[in-house]
Amino acid sequence: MTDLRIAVLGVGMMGADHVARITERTKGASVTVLNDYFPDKAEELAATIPGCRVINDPLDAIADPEVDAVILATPGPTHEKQLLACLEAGKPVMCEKPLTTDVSTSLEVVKREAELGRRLIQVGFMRRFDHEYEQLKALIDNGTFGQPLLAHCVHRNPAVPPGFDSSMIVKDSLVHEVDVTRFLFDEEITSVQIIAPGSNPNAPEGLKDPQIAIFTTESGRHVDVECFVSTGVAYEVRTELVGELGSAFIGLDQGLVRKQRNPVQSASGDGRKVAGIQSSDITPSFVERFGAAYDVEIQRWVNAVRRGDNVDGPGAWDGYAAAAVCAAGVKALETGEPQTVEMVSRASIPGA
Ligand SMILES: NC(=O)C1=CN([C@@H]2O[C@H](COP(=O)(O)OP(=O)(O)OC[C@H]3O[C@@H](n4cnc5c(N)ncnc54)[C@H](O)[C@@H]3O)[C@@H](O)[C@H]2O)C=CC1
Ligand SMILES: O=C1[C@@H](O)[C@H](O)[C@@H](O)[C@H](O)[C@H]1O
Repeated sequence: MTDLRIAVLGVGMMGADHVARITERTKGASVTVLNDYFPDKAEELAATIPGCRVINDPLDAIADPEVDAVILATPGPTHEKQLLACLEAGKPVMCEKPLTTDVSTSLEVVKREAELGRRLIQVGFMRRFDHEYEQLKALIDNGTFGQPLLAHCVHRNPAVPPGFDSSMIVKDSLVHEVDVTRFLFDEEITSVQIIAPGSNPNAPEGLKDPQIAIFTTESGRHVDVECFVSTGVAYEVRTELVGELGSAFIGLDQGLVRKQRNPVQSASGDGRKVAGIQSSDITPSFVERFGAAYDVEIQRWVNAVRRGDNVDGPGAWDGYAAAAVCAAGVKALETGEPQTVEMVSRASIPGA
């Protein structure tokens, strides 16, 4: 069987990472077309990949007859138009989160896919492919903890790009815990509250950071998340699940691990670490922390497309549900009050 011919749109941080993954590690797929808003960027990368060419218009890249499937690693606001073009062309697409940046356009995408009667859209919620999250999910599903009751999450970034505003903490970062909650508990989130304590003095001007989010699910489960994106320290993602029969923690190696710029020195200054505290290496970003998860995500997506299933993971509905929770989250951030998540029922869209 010949390789799946993939067009990657957007060759910034995530796009370039996916291109490297496909060319170096993914079986059964090749990157044959690149596109970026800055054509020189795409040309430079394409020159390093045998058989790869650049198409300057993203919609032409999607429609190209020699492209079998598409990866969207463009900024969120461009996703709607590019996703609709993929549906129009009947091309499977792996869309980096978010599906789109607002609820109405996400719903429109869900409806258009449902009308086609074929699932073509997968959304890049990569934590579902992370080994530790998979283990946590298995512990819930096999009843190890009895009833899962609640989860505590931490999501810290050392820094964010310029222009990252307070609502993006919700829509770009917290959105992963929204998906993790839906994935682990297998139910929708019905209300969101966000508290913004005093901001980090080192946060970019005007950024409400950190934020504490509280989700309530359909069955009344509770999830809280500390989302803090200007720590200056490390990329840290942790989840503790508490059930009626016990609890489990992921995202730490073992024991008490303190993340900081330099190892803690002993009082004697002899370079030994303080007893009881391990200093771990800084994980600079999601690329290192979730590298293996992205590999699994893309390989399974490629396999699914080659089999004709097109999707093996979160789909358009999951993207829409996340957008609905994030919209309530942004409102909650503005008002300080809990907000009900407004969503249509899945059953109201046959095929969704
Ligand atoms: N799953 C995950 O953990 C992560 C997902 N993301 C998502 O990946 C997407 C890309 O994010 P980054 O790579 O961090 O951004 P980036 O800014 O590094 O790269 C985006 C690229 O898209 C190009 N671009 C902009 N508009 C375009 C258009 N209309 N058509 C084609 N190319 C266009 C830009 O020139 C740039 O090269 C976003 O949706 C983001 O939310 C980002 C980081 C991690
Ligand atoms: O998706 C991602 C980024 O866009 C976002 O800015 C980070 O906070 C997340 O951890 C990362 O996974």
